[in-house]
Amino acid sequence: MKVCIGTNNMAKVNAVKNCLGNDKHMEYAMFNVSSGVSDQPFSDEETIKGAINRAKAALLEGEGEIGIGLEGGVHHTNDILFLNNWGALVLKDGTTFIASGARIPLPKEIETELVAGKELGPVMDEYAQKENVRHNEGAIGIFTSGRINRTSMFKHVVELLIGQMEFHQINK
Ligand SMILES: O=P(O)(O)OP(=O)(O)OP(=O)(O)OC[C@H]1O[C@@H](n2cnc3c(O)ncnc32)[C@H](O)[C@@H]1O
Ligand SMILES: [Mg+2]
Repeated sequence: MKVCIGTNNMAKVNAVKNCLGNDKHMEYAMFNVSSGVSDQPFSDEETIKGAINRAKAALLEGEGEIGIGLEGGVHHTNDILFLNNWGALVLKDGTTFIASGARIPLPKEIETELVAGKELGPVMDEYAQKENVRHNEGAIGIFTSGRINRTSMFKHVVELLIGQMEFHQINK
């Protein structure tokens, strides 16, 4: 089965591979496709759209059986800025599944930077005094002391996507 992934971000790619495994029937192809939304999505709606756009574009480019898009964003609820993450899985016939990841509040100092127009990736590097947080543990890893990292969080999202696809295939 050829799985087309709409990113080269290793935290995301590893999440897909950790979920689906590496046996000889699995083939992965990565495509640096556009999300079609802003670099820093600021709502669930925009983040979902980014995930779906990535999945569709990757499937189109890779001509596989499954397209997967994973997108990170933030949104305000109850005056708190939450980290949100969404995934989309698209089949060749256009059937689309979506699922979200765990969400946690971001500190006010991070919120201030994002509201001023900065992207979370560089803001997290500055905050943690590290390089490439977004390709590694992610903001969720930093703010949960490493208990959940960006890969394990997105792996859960991919499990939710694959599980919905399996349910659909069994019940259609
Ligand atoms: O190469 P792509 O797939 O685009 O990966 P990305 O790290 O840019 O991830 P997204 O576009 O999905 O995320 C949107 C923005 O939020 C940042 N971001 C999202 N989640 C993050 C996290 O857990 N840690 C650090 N930055 C994060 C990211 O760097 C972008 O600036
Ligand atoms: Mg990005």
